Amino acid sequence: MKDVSVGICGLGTVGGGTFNVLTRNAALIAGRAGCNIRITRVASRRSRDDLDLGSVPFSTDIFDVVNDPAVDVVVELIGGYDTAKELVLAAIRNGKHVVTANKALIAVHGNEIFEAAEKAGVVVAYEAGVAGGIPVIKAVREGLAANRIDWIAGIINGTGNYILTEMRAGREFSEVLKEAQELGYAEADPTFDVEGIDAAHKLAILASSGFGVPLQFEKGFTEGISTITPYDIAHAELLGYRVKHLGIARRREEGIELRVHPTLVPKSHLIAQVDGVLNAVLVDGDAVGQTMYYGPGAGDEATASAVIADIVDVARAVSTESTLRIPYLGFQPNAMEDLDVLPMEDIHSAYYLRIQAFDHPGVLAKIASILSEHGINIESIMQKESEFKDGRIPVIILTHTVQERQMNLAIEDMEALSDVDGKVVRIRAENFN
Ligand SMILES: NC(=O)C1=CN([C@@H]2O[C@H](COP(=O)(O)OP(=O)(O)OC[C@H]3O[C@@H](n4cnc5c(N)ncnc54)[C@H](O)[C@@H]3O)[C@@H](O)[C@H]2O)C=CC1
Ligand SMILES: N[C@@H](CC=O)C(=O)O
Ligand code: NA
Repeated sequence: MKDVSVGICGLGTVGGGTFNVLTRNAALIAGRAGCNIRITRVASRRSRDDLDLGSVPFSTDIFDVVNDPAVDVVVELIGGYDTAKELVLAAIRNGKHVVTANKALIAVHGNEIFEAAEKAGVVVAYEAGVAGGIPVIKAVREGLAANRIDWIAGIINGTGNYILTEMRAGREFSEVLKEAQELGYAEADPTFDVEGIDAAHKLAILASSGFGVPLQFEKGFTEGISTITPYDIAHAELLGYRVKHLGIARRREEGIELRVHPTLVPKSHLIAQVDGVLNAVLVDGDAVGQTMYYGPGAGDEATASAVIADIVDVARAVSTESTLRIPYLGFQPNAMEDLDVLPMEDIHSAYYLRIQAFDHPGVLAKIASILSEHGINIESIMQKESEFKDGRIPVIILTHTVQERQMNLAIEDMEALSDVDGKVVRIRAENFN
């Protein structure tokens, strides 16, 4: 097999990690790939003093990589939507294979990119884009190929999980976010991490490769962790639950659920034990049952591990007829289904509710009666001593599973009570049974 020549675009956290691991483990990787994988070009806005590029040509123009006839594989590690799309489409037009860690690009422009790649007969691989170093795309597209996948749920943003973990230990949100940025975990715009956009990108990709539906990122529901308070984290713990930021995709007859939001999970569940920058993805297949994939969701060399695994796959695939390669989203184009994303009101979930009630006689009865009118059963209820001097008392309720539509109506009715102050805090809860 002939050597494969790689051009890296973007020499930041992941680009630097990829350069270092490919250089350090070159012989071992060649042994696996069946050929040498050589970095023959690098481009980024700035070079890095801490990387020894040796004789590899460096330029500040990433399009130099795409236009270099000697480059077989363009590794896109610049991030973002627009320039990255232009770069990847130009690479495809020039007949180059593409490896990317950019989930934003795939979630938003993936349908168009895969169509162009299919016409050109090139591979576009994106393992590093979903749950960083965890080979979860490989698991879903290949390892679980026998299964009808019914749902996928996971902690798929390392920064958010790092923040929630440290908040549980009493640290401040903003201080921990700064630390995650310094460690290279956060996106260029960290609101993508804390508001759930990054997780929603990854979830859209997981859902499409698990269910065989086109990418539909823009139709998903996204709620971040910026409104989660230490108070709710502590009270969820008292109820036996942990607050995790989950992406949940479920396949139903009438469509798919696609939602990212903070979620209470039982403390005894494996996923509740996943802390710090670690990610975990649970996949439910009809034949295998539940499997879970766990590991680092971000970081330089952890992410490089997935980038390089994709380069090795490309090296192996170049000698394979393009129609015999693993399809971009795991299903052959004619086997894809056009299932739509369902509105949030149609999902079913249990709920943690925190209601700031005034300490009036009968207030608990009124709240219980509203829940009952909407067919909502209470699993447990806690009425806390007030920390406020004005007579408000927090009422904390965990409900059984109910349709979100009913819960919205019940919350509306509770907020309309003169005995209830402000907005009801609601966090969804899952047991994964
Ligand atoms: N940091 C992490 O742990 C992970 C990051 N990713 C993804 O990998 C990609 C890269 O992320 P990081 O390495 O963290 O970002 P980064 O900001 O550390 O690195 C990006 C590099 O690309 C360069 N760059 C950006 N636009 C450019 C342009 N137009 N021309 C020339 N150079 C340009 C920047 O100067 C920078 O050196 C992103 O898509 C990110 O979402 C995926 C998994 C994990
Ligand atoms: N910002 C992302 C990086 C990996 O995808 C995260 O924190 O998970
Ligand atoms: Na991955």
